[in-house]
Amino acid sequence: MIEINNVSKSFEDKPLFANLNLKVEKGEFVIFSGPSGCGKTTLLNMIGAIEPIDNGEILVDNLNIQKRKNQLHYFKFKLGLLFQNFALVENKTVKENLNFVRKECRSGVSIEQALEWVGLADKLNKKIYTLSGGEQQRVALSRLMIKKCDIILADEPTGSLDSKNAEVVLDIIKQFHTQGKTVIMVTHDEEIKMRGERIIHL
Ligand SMILES: Nc1ncnc2c1ncn2[C@@H]1O[C@H](COP(=O)(O)OP(=O)(O)OP(=O)(O)O)[C@@H](O)[C@H]1O
Repeated sequence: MIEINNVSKSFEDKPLFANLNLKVEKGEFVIFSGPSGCGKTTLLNMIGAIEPIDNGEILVDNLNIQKRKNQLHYFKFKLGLLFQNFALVENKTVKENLNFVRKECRSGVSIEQALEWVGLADKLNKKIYTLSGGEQQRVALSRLMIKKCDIILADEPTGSLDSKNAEVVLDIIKQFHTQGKTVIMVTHDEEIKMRGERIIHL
């Protein structure tokens, strides 16, 4: 379970969140929604321990993830991140990108199995820049199959994709949820919002 307890956050003295309280149960599929600038990405990044908080605490399975001593375990074994820009190394191959997942962080799913699952088995030795946007996001998803993680934080993962590719990506995210992973997704898209189990308006 993810618990956000009395969290406050400001940028340059401008308050963004004041005493925010929120719970996300294990295995939930939650959407963060709200107008541009309301703090969706910031909140996602605070849950990902990428963005520091000013006050309060964020607990994941009762561990305070703002504490440095808890972060290594969190990053290695619990957290999976998915971004709009895919976060892959463009001039490396698919295989090389997936090999970056460190041995001790691996779930037991092989690179080949993960690529098969996202329908990209034939792209193993292709450089990332030769793939379409939809294919690149599927590589990023296959990386989350290979890496141990039970929480997926996805920031506009279909934001740069056409509707056909977006559909394929959303279907894979849905499968992660079906497998029991907790998914939190930021989206502006009214139709995509309905894919989640719960919409949290910020
Ligand atoms: N590193 C930063 N330094 C200063 N201000 C920041 C920083 N990061 C975010 N902000 C500000 O915090 C506010 C919330 O930003 P955030 O990106 O979280 O919003 P958002 O709801 O995800 O927006 P969008 O829907 O447009 O992506 C914005 O006003 C933004 O300018």
